Amino acid sequence: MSPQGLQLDHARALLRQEGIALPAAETPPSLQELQAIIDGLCLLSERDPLTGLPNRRAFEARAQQELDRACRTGEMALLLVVDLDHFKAINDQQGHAVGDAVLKEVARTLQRSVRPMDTVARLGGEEFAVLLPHVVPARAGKLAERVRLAVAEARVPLPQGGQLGVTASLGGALAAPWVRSTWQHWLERADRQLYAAKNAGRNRVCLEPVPHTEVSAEEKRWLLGGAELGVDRIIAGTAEAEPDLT
Ligand SMILES: Nc1nc2c(ncn2[C@@H]2O[C@H](COP(=O)(O)OP(=O)(O)OP(=O)(O)O)[C@@H](O)[C@H]2O)c(=O)[nH]1
Repeated sequence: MSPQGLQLDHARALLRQEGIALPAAETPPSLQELQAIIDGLCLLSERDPLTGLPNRRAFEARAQQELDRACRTGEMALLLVVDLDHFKAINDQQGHAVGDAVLKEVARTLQRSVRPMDTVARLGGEEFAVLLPHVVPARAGKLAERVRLAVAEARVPLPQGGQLGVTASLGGALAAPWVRSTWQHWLERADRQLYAAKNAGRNRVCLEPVPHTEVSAEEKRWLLGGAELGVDRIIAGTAEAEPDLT
């Protein structure tokens, strides 16, 4: 069999193992099957294998989208970085399998504690990110606190009986409206708050103060790329009270 044929078999086996359905294999492969294999591999490249959450690569793309939206629409978005406390001790005392079970339970808990429109991702190790679009700044603290509490209340059954709990420290930063920025900078800002939360004793939330942005109507038009249809409506809309989606 050619090297390409071997690669194809490898891809088929990998996707089946991950529960991704494929059309029947044919020789040579049909276009439909090749498309399904490409789609499946793209999906896997953005997924964390342990928790099933979007991985860091997927997070980076989502975070940049949210930043661009905040810049274009003036709508704020919140980024929370969630890092488990003393996770090494769980691995050391309970074993790696229990550590993995904790990571899976935290992933489920984070997803349950936010809205369906929000994105929960695993950045790596025991660090997660939560991206919350359309957040009213006054509510950011309450939202982050809800996430922290949900993690602190989660329990993982132990093989020898009993249950294990875990806490997390959270750092957060809002995407400033009408400001062009990068996901790297946003993550750095949230990370700085995470370190502050760790240094302050863990199991707590630290949020960056709300960015204050003065942008003239002319600058907003420029950011929106000129006199687009509906620009005045969008700008006028931001002056009104935002709906409570939390
Ligand atoms: N079980 C398991 N452990 C992991 C995984 N990825 C990373 N780890 C472990 O996570 C631990 C992280 O340890 P540290 O970076 O010292 O962080 P910590 O113990 O949580 O300490 P603080 O963050 O300072 O509270 C290390 O022991 C890693 O081996 C994983 O996928 N599964």
